[in-house]
Amino acid sequence: MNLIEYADRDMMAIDLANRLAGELTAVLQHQDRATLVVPGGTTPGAIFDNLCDVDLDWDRIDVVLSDERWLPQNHPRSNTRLIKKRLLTGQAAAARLIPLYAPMQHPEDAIPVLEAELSSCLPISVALLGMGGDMHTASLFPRGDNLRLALDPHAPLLVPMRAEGLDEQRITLSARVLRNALNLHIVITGEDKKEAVMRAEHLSPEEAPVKAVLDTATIHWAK
Ligand SMILES: O=C1O[C@H](COP(=O)(O)O)[C@@H](O)[C@H](O)[C@H]1O
Repeated sequence: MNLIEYADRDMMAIDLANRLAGELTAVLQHQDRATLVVPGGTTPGAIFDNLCDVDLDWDRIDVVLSDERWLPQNHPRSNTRLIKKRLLTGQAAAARLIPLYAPMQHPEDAIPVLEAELSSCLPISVALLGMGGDMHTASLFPRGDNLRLALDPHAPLLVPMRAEGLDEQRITLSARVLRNALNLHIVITGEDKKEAVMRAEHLSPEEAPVKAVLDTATIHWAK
């Protein structure tokens, strides 16, 4: 496993933001546009705070969430709300947000429209993912109702997901789309998540969905 350990969370946020920016710059040297995938949740905020002020051609960058909670974009648990507040600000306000949410009752209702926009942004240039203590990444949850479809090598781009214990319906990029990223990173913090990612190496993607991307990803960890 390609695991990088940092002295502390602040150092990780600075180094990782610089690394993502460097990879985006390299892609923009030979492509008109680049696609940056980012996670929601509680871990990436400090990385976004550093990345949003990096000098980049942000107007040539499309930003996509790895997954979304099916909630209005101003809801406190919305991942879109998080990235609007912490990433798409400062210099990065010039980036284009590719939505993973539409105000419809179920993700299934919106998938054709959302996929139409997303498809023009693939393959992903740079993906940053998070991971939960249960070894989910994006919204690929163990025992998720559509996990098998989301892990399929011929999966659609987007998959709706529900799982016991989740507060809301989800939508997620499929493992196929994530695995095809030109640069793939996972950011985790705390001893429990380090143990979890080590455990995932010896489990199947059905048991530990993060396993579906572990062999192609660089893992970034700080206590
Ligand atoms: O629900 C989610 O969880 C994961 C991990 O979040 P964290 O709060 O443990 O950092 C996140 O990567 C994903 O995007 C989010 O929707």
